[in-house]
Amino acid sequence: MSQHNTQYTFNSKEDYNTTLDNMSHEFDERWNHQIQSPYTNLENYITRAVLGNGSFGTVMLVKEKGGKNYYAAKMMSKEDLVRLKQVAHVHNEKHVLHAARFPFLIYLVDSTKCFDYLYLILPLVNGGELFSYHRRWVSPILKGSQVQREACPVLCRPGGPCFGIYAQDEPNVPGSQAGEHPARREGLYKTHGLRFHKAR
Ligand SMILES: Nc1ncnc2c1ncn2[C@@H]1O[C@H](COP(=O)(O)OP(=O)(O)OP(=O)(O)O)[C@@H](O)[C@H]1O
Repeated sequence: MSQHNTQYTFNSKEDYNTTLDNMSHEFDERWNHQIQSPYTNLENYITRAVLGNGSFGTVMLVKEKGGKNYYAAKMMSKEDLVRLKQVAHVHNEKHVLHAARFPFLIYLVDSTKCFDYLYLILPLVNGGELFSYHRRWVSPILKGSQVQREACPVLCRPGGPCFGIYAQDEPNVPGSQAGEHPARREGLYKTHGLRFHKAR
């Protein structure tokens, strides 16, 4: 199991730059010391339920055998990854998750494999999906609101910061006649009914 008990906290008595420098240094160390996943399958865990399905496999709720902790085990079929040419993509995913440690960011707790599957063991996030939350609660509230009317032109201005800020739907974006709105000129993605400002 990888080292996963490092918990970072920001406290007002410490200089943030020092904290960030330490985090960056430790990130680099982990990045340069990748660990090969052992062929232990999920033998150290008890599978309890299915949490969801991703593009390459199932994510399961697992409990560690030697303790009381629950995790999400992302199981990916090696055959599918090769067939869909996603080997490098998953390698990068594992690489980044292994190196990352930051409040609110998930990281790699452990990784294992068997003949057919790769398993990434991740912290369990049981608050639901951000996308569903956004669609159900945030979008209807912001639709046509003052926040949207005023924030969109500012944040989506040409050459302005690209925060991946979304605009609800084009007719509700102020000044959105064809070709007029800066957000439109910079390119909007339509994803699942939402439009995302295209990051550059
Ligand atoms: N750490 C987690 N804690 C709780 N549930 C999770 C966790 N990770 C994934 N899930 C659940 O499993 C589902 C599939 O996740 P997964 O990351 O495989 O999907 P994905 O976004 O399609 O990614 P990929 O394209 O890499 O397969 C998610 O939609 C979510 O419901």
